[in-house]
Amino acid sequence: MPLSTNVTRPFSGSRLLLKFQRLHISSGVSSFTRGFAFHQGSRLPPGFSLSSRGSVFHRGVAISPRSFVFRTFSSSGFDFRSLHEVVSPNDYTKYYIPKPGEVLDFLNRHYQFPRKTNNDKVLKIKCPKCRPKKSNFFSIEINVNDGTYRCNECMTKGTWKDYMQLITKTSTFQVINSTQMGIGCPSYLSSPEEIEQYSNELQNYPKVIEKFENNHGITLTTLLAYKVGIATYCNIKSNSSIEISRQDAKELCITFPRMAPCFDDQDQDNILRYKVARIKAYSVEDYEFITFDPPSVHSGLFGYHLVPLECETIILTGNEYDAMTVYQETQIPATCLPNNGYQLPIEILPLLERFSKIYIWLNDDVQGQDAAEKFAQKLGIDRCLIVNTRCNNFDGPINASQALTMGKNLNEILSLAKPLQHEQILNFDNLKEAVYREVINPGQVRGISSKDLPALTQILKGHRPGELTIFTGPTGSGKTTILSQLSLDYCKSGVSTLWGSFEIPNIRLAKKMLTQFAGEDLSKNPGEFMNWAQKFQQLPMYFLKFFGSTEVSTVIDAMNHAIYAFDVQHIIIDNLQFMISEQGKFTDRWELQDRTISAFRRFATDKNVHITMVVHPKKDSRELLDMSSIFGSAKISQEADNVIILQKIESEDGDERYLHIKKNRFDGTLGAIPIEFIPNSLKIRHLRKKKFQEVNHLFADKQIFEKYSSNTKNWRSCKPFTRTIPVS
Ligand SMILES: Nc1ncnc2c1ncn2[C@@H]1O[C@H](COP(=O)(O)OP(=O)(O)OP(=O)(O)O)[C@@H](O)[C@H]1O
Repeated sequence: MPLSTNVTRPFSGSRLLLKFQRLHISSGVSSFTRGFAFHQGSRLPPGFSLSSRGSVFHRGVAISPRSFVFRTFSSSGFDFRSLHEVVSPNDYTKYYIPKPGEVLDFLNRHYQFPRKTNNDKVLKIKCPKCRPKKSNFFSIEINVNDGTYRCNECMTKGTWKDYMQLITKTSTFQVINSTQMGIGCPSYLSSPEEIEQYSNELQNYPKVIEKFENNHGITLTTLLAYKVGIATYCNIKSNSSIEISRQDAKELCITFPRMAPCFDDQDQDNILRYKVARIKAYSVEDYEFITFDPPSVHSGLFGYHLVPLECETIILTGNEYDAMTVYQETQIPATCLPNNGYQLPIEILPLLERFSKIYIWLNDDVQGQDAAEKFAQKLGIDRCLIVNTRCNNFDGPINASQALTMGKNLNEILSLAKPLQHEQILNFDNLKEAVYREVINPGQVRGISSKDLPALTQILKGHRPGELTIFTGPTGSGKTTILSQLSLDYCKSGVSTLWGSFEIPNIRLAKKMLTQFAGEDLSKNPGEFMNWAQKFQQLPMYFLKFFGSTEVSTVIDAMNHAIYAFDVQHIIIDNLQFMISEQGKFTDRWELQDRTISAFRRFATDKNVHITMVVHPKKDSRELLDMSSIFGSAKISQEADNVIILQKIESEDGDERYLHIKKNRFDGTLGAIPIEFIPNSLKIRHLRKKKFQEVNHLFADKQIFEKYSSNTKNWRSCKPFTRTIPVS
């Protein structure tokens, strides 16, 4: 059958001639062997779908029923991405349903003020395509619940994500990671041939196999099915001694391959095969030490090769151990999150598109269940079921691995999985489990601790989602430096972070962060650069491409996208004044600032992310800053959950700085932390005892650290001066 057509790229507005060709892979070089031409007007073959960027999928996998792998090319040339990259990062799952209120909020923010219709669920809006011709014509009907739309004039129609992209033109390209900035290594650390051999090595390490059996109940058969292997990786410990040559700091690792579908043209049977797309390696000695190969490409899923093509159900667990346990016990294909931590990158979503039922089986604690709800939203709540391992038995197992070692029946636990509630109104019965989880996990409710500045955790009790922190201080006092360090600190604990640096270019910020990450000035030791860059690029750290004055709505769209695409939990805006400069010429500057703060405040609450916003003080003076020095009206201090001021005390012998926590809505504890700067690593730390004694008179004059100074015997265990005020 001649297959040739002129296929319209959905909603791009341009027509793209696509020719689907069979991919030929020989000696690592792609070439096309046989071509099909599609004639205008004909359709894609049954079962095929076309992604918004032109990739062809069959039931979510880039194949045809005859196991052909297709590629697209346009007049701009061939697209020779390797198979696992065929997945477009712009692809949203077709199952996605917006959250209640999301549609209306978006329309208002983009000045698409809708008109009511007789049907409560349907609103009328202007069509962006027809509008230039008929300026007042409300020709689009949009469903406020699921966001699907249709224009009665130009017949454009699509999903909610299509409409959003039509209006904002927001894309992944506004958010980049360190690899896209040229930091680190974009390709494999080991050769693909070496990687394929890792699984054969496992049987030479009976002690490792024994540990899996004895500690986790995972059998050799399961390990072999998942192609778990053994390999040596260099320098995966973050504290590997710098004196040892990097090549010598080898670590024996257990490898967990992420598999992606592929087609080998040499193979006459035309059978779909799977290849290792990425390796996750844990040190045999210490599971805390982990590396990925390649470091930053997110592709493939653990155990994906075990899913039969016709299978419509999959279990998504938090880690490899849980996935293997669940598969072993239930015989249902099980995979795990691709990264280290609660992230489900959009590159992975198309691999999950073919499933009509997805069990999400993460840890049954506050963070795990929050993540499960977030992923269900991302994957489409109608096809997801969330597993609660404890099954209301509150001293029950927290995850699948523990359930097996406690002798529980995993099939039974799975059968009690529940869908996520659609409704906004919940009764106490719905909330009971969540409340109990919070009661028995107080540490997780408090938030993530700072490892670099424990005193900050002592006062603020941790870094929590849903809060707005205002950070201020005199010009050039080190605000960006501290936030870079703190964000890195939380990011290392798995907090996916988005930086909006409107004042300094991303590359300079990333350089500062890399120096802090390495803990040394890499320009004095350039040989170390690549090692640190490779580790750095494995962190979930993203950057907004915007610089200087940027419309708040555009920033919010990009933040929304980053939350969907990269599961961002912490957003840093540096700084408010630069972001809104040159805007609102005819409106009051303070009013614009207030409106912006309100928008970010609402965003933090709605999306359950922590936003840290740098705000310049009203004027630079040598006096210590206070809440009233921040700027504008009292709005900012009302809206913020935390206010931190970087204070600078100038003296003839130099200056001293301390972090002043002026507001803490969580439990009201306020306090001050004297800090010192280490120029070599560009990091700050608590002021050391000896130094504190030397400069104590400066603080004593200001009556900041009375309690602190009276107890300097044992500096490390000494508490910073804090006081608690009642929370309003
Ligand atoms: N605590 C500190 N002591 C001395 N120097 C510091 C300290 N913190 C940062 N620096 C240095 O001061 C310079 C300015 O730092 P940074 O850009 O972080 O300040 P900032 O407050 O964000 O500046 P701006 O007000 O322009 O936004 C940098 O060169 C940095 O290395």
